[in-house]
Order: sequence, then structure tokens, then C-alpha cells
Amino acid sequence: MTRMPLMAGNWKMNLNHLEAIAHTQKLAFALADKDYEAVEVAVLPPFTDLRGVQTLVDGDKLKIKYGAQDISAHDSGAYTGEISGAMLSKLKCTYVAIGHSERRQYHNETDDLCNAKVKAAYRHGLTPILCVGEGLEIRKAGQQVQYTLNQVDGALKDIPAEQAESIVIAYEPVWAIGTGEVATPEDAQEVCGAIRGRLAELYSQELADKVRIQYGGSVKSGNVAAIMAQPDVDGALVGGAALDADEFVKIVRFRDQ
Ligand SMILES: O=C(CO)COP(=O)(O)O
Repeated sequence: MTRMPLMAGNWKMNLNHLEAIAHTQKLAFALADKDYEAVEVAVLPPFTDLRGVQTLVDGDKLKIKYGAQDISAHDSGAYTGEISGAMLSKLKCTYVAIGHSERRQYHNETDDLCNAKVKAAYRHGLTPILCVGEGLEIRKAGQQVQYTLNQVDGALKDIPAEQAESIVIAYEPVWAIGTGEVATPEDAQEVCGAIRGRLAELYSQELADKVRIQYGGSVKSGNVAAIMAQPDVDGALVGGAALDADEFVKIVRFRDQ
């Protein structure tokens, strides 16, 4: 089963709407048709950048996909500060990250809330990039597989196979995010392989073989090839290195590194 690799840049709370346009133009200028044939490329800018990125992508028929970093579990109404799935799909977003560790940590997002957000994404035709991964204490205790699979179970509760088959799951060990301490390829494979195994148990092997599982955490051009060589790693969710267009292009071209 060949899965199209997905390289996604999570810009986090960086780049204002002008910088977002300049950055996306730089990516578009550097990337060629053959890059998009080999790899799906996506950016996840802050909400305030999405309209500018959409206008650029639409206007110039760019092949870069884009999405949001979060979504409300609600569809509309009195939820001050929230952004709905309907708003994101109106902006032609393809993806939405759900349950990033920074949202779990700083905004107390639980597996139940992630589950509600996954449902909201599917209600509006968005593809969730569900983020899971353990902190350092759990890793030291050797509980990373069980901990991460519990997050997968929680977020996928009552999600039917017709929806789950399109999900993207990003395994991002918290201790590797923004620390420069990348997981070894074997660490990444251990958990990504276990996630695929769980999808086979929850749904079917056929479905599990379709789902793309990314690794995230200090991915750079210098370490991406070894991680991508693992059988159950189908892409990367890139933070810091995605803010440097040249570096992100090198990550997209991981086969050349
Ligand atoms: O959190 C991440 C992507 O979502 C990873 O961030 P870094 O690549 O900066 O470690």
C-alpha cells in the first residue's frame, strides 16, 4: 500500500497576514510540479492568515493545501473567540489540526473535546490532523504506546469508518517538540506502527493501511529522511523548521536529503 506522504507546516502563533503571503509565495516559487506529484504539501497558518493564503492559492492555482490549527466543537452561536468548521470550509481549508499538545497543555483540551472537534471537522468536510503523543514522564516510564493509543481511542469514539479512513494522525512526542531533541526513527516507528495496529483493531486492516500517520517533533532537513524511511511514518508535522521556506522545501524533498 503506497500512501502519499503529507508534509505539513504548523506555523503555530507566527507570521502575520503579510508575512504569511510572502512565505507562501516563496514556497510556491521554490516548489515544482514534480514535488507535488511525490508529496502533498500543506501549511497550517494562524486563523488571521487563512484568507490571505486562500486568495493566493486560488488566484495562482497553487497546489499547496492549507488548513487551520484548531476548530470549535460548535457550529455557530455564542462562543466568543471560537472559529467554526463552517467558517474554515468556506475558506476552502482542507485540513484542521486537532488536539495539538500545546492546546492540550495550555488550553486543557481533553480527549472528549478532541472527539467533539473531530466530529465538527467531518460535519464540515474538513480533514482532521489528530495530534497525539506522550510527555517526558510517560516516556521515561515506558508507557508511550499505551498512552498514545488511549488518545487515539478517545478522539475516534463513535467516528464511523467512512470518516476515519481519511483522518491523518500526527504522533508528536511532547518532549521532542521545539526542543531540538528529535525522536529516533525507531522511537517514531514504534508508536506510529502501534497507531496503525490500533486502527486495524478499531476498524479494519484495509482502513489502517490507508491512513497517513505523521511524525512531528524537531523535524529538520537533516533528520527527515531517516524518519521517513520508517514503514509506518507517512509524513511530518513540522513546527519551527516550517517557518524557514528554504528548510521546509528541503523537508518536502526528503528523498534528496
Ligand atoms: O509541534 C510541532 C508541529 O505541530 C513540532 O514543532 P517543532 O518542529 O518546532 O518541534
